[in-house]
Amino acid sequence: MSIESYAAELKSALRQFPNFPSEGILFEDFLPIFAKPELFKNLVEAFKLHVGDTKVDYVVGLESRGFLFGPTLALALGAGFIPVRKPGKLPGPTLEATFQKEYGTDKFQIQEGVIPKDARVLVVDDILATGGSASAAGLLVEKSGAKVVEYLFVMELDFLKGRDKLNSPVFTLLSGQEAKLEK
Ligand SMILES: O=P(O)(O)OC[C@H]1O[C@H](OP(=O)(O)OP(=O)(O)O)[C@H](O)[C@@H]1O
Ligand SMILES: Nc1ncnc2[nH]cnc12
Ligand SMILES: [Mg+2]
Repeated sequence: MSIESYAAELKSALRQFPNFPSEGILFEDFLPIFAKPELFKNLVEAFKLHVGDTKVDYVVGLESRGFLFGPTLALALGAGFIPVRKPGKLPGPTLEATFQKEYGTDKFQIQEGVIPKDARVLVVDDILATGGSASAAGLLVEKSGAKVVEYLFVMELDFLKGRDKLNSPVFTLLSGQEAKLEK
C-alpha cells in the first residue's frame, strides 16, 4: 500500500472534539488508531515507508502522545528510542527547555549523555500545533550534540505555522486543520 492510502484510512479513524481542552480548540483525537491493531500497524508502516533508507540512530518521542507510537516506530526502523519528558520524571542529570504551546507553557527534559554526539535522530509526536513542544525537543537533541534528521508528526494544525519554528525538515502523515475553529 502507498503512504497516501495508509493516510486516507488512518484519517477516517480520527475523532474531533470542539472546544476541548478549552474554548476555541478543535481537538484531534488519534487514540482510536491504537484500539485497532491493523490501524496501529499501518501508522507505523506509513512512517517507515516515508523514512525509507534514511539512516536513523534514534527516535526521540515526546511525552505523552509521542510515547504511544515512538518506541514501536523505533523498533520497526532498527533504531533506539529516547524519551523527552515533562519535568521531574527523569532521574539523574538532565537538559531542560521551556516552551509555549497552543494552550499554555511547559518544560521538557532529556537525560544527559543518552544520545551519542553526532547521532542521527527523528523527533516524533502526534500533533504539530504552535511548534513549541517540537522545537524545545529539537533544542534538547542539539544540546546533546546530535542532529535532528527530520520531525515526523501524524497531523499538523497548518494555520498555527508551527513548522516555521523547526529548523530541520518536517513530515506530516495526515492532512490537518487549515483554519481555526469558528465560534
Ligand atoms: O505544537 P505545540 O503547540 O507545542 O502543541 C503540540 C503538543 O501538544 C500536545 O501535547 P500536550 O502537552 O498537550 O499533551 P500530551 O501529554 O497529551 O501529549 C500534542 O500531543 C503535542 O505534543
Ligand atoms: N488541536 C489539538 N488537538 C489535539 N492535540 C493538540 N495539541 C495541540 N493542539 C491540539
Ligand atoms: Mg503531546
